[in-house]
Formats: sequence, structure tokens, C-alpha cells
Amino acid sequence: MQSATTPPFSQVLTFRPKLETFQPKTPTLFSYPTMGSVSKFGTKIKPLLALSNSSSSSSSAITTSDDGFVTLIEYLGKGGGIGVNDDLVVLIDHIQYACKRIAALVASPFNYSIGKQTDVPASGSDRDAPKPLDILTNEIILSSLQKSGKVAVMASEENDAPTWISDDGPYVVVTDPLDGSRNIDASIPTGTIFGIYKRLEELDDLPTEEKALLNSLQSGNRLIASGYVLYSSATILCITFGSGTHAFTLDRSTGDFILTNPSIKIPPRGQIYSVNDARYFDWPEGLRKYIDTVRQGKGRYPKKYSARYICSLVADLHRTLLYGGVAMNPRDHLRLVYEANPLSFIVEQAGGRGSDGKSRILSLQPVKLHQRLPLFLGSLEDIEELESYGDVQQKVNPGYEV
Ligand SMILES: O=P(O)(O)OC[C@H]1O[C@](O)(COP(=O)(O)O)[C@@H](O)[C@@H]1O
Repeated sequence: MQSATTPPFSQVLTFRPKLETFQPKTPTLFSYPTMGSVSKFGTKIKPLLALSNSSSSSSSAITTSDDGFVTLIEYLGKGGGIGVNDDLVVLIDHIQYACKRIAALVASPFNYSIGKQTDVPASGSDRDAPKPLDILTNEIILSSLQKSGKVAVMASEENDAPTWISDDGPYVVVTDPLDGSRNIDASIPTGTIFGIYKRLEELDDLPTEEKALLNSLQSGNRLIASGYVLYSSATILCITFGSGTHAFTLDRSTGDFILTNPSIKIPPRGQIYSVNDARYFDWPEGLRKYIDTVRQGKGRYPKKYSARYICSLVADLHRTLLYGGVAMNPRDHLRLVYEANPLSFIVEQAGGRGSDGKSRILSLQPVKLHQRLPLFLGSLEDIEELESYGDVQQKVNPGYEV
């Protein structure tokens, strides 16, 4: 039953937050600094280089504008995204727009009442019961993909089957519109994940349902782009087109994603493992040994590791990408098609590895849209060491409640 203060779900679906809504309408003590105005405070910040852990030559192909800042779309237009054609730029532009709307939504004072509405019951398929915000963000992404005119089919965590959009759309998009939505009431970071494939033209004559599914079950090896957007203290869009991994930070004053971390290189070793270790006694011997070893500083890297676990895949991965180490979920929980594959592509393009504990994720052939698997993402040497323990996939799954 709806409470008196909670809008009905149908109204919630028409809730369309705009970024401008969150700009102060009356003068306040604080006004958003624009990127251009930052230098007035005495420090000329160059986001292109300031946050980069890349080599200086890697961004030399990109021409910066006068103020030294490059937006995502400028970056694509100026040769940053090698092999990115106009169709793909249009698609990315629509995806970034959808993600800005989601960024506003997850930060909105109204999402509390939206989140309080009764969860939609799980369907018969192997999907978790979606939360209202999962459905809303799914609608936002779908609407942007439809408007782009560039998408044949969207496969989402929130739909039992892929949604056919247009016969002549050149691309296939797989997505988890709002990962970590269970964290939302506590304002813990969440994220959107997406992967882009080319439409398989050889399937064009098949019945719609069949070609929608087969297009969505492409192996991760065939991804032409993938990315995530992290909704945290900053909103960060991290993307790869197969020529490095690059991160852009949302400038809320202009609504632009600004290139802040070009050519991210994940450190070959980190000192952080990220896992829900309340599950320790359900883990197999190999995984327990690995964690016991590195936390005592007795592994190949002779330093004691620290634990960090946000329980929000995008946030845990983003930290891992920048600081190194391993982000993992050893049980069959995360999804191959729209979580593991896009994120593995990002990690590999940054010099790391995505594994199911035995094999490279991107070489796996998906057989089901909502297929689950153990997932290990991170620094190359850390993942290789972890895999060497052999037995790291958790088979026991008593159906945890939180
Ligand atoms: O309960 P666990 O095993 O710690 O799993 C937590 C993981 O589940 C997730 O919340 C994803 O689950 P959903 O796809 O159901 O949202 C991740 O963000 C997080 O890393």
C-alpha cells in the first residue's frame, strides 16, 4: 500500500530530474566554481595531467582547448578515441546524457521516497527483485538509447530479455543501469556499467527475439567500447575504446565530463584486497590461504595488505584501478554479460586482468543473458598470484540476506 507521502509508482516513472534543478536559485555563500574559474584561487589546475598516472606522451595526441580542459565529446572529436566514428560519438553522447540524469537522480532529495516504495517482485528469470530506482534508471538509459538512433538492441540487468530497438541501429548495448542500488538509502556510491558491440548483421534475418538475444551474448572479446559511471562525491565516467582507459569527471557547473585521468595504468601490484570477508568460512581453501597470506605480508609482495570493501562494484573497481590490488566477488553473483565483461575490458585496457579465478573473462562465451560467475578484477601480478592458489571460486552459497 502507498503511504500518504509516497507518490504512486506511475508518477515516479515520470520524474525527470534536471541538472539545473540542483543549481542554487538564490545567491548563497557557496557557488559552484567553474573549471575556468579555478585558477582565480591561485592554483591553475590542469586536470589533464594533475590526476594522471599515465606517461606524459600518452596524451600528446589530444589537442587541448585554450583553457587546458577537454570535454568527453571534444576528446572523441580530437582523435582521443582512436577508431571512434560519428555514430559511436552520437551514442556515447546519449549515454553520458543519461548518466548525468542518473547522477542527479541518485543525489536528489526525492529518491528517498522513491526508494521506500515496495520493491517490484522478481520475475521468473534469474534476476534479483529490482528496486524502484533500478527501474527508473533503466527507463532513463533506454530512452537515451532510443533517441540516439544508433542502437539495435539493449540488454539490461533489469529486463528478462533484451529489448529490440531498431533494425538498422549499428550497435548493441549491454548495461547494468544502477549497480549497488541496495546502498542508495545510505548515500553510498553507486554506478552505471555499459558495454558496446557492433550489431551482427549476419543475424539480421532471424526472428527479432532470437537476434536480440544472440547479439547480446557476444563474447567480451568483441566489445568495441565499455565504461562505467561512478556516482560518488564526484561523478566519474571511465571509458575505453580499446586504446587505453580514460576517466572524465563531471563539472557540475557546466554539465561537461572533463578529461581528468588519461591513459590510466593500474599499478602492477596493489596492497589492497576488496572482498566481503564475512563469507570467509564459505570460501574454498585456496581463497582462504591467499587472503591469509597477503594480509600477513607473506605473499610474493612482502607487504601486509589492507582490506577495503564498499560493496558497490563500480566504486570498488574504481579504487582498484587507481590504487591497485584486487576487487573480487568469489561467489556466483555478478553477471558476465553486463558487469564482468565491460569492467574486464576497462581493466585490461589499463594493464590489469579480469578473471573468474581460472580463465580470462573476455574469452568466455556467454550462454545466458543473466549468467553469473565469480569475478576477480585488478592488478596483473596480484591476480596472477591469486589464480596460482587454484581453488578460489566459492561454490557454497547459502543465500545471504544482506
Ligand atoms: O553480497 P556480496 O556478495 O558482497 O555482493 C555485493 C555485490 O553485489 C552488488 O551489489 C551487485 O549486485 P546487484 O547486481 O544485484 O546490484 C555489487 O555492487 C557488489 O559488489
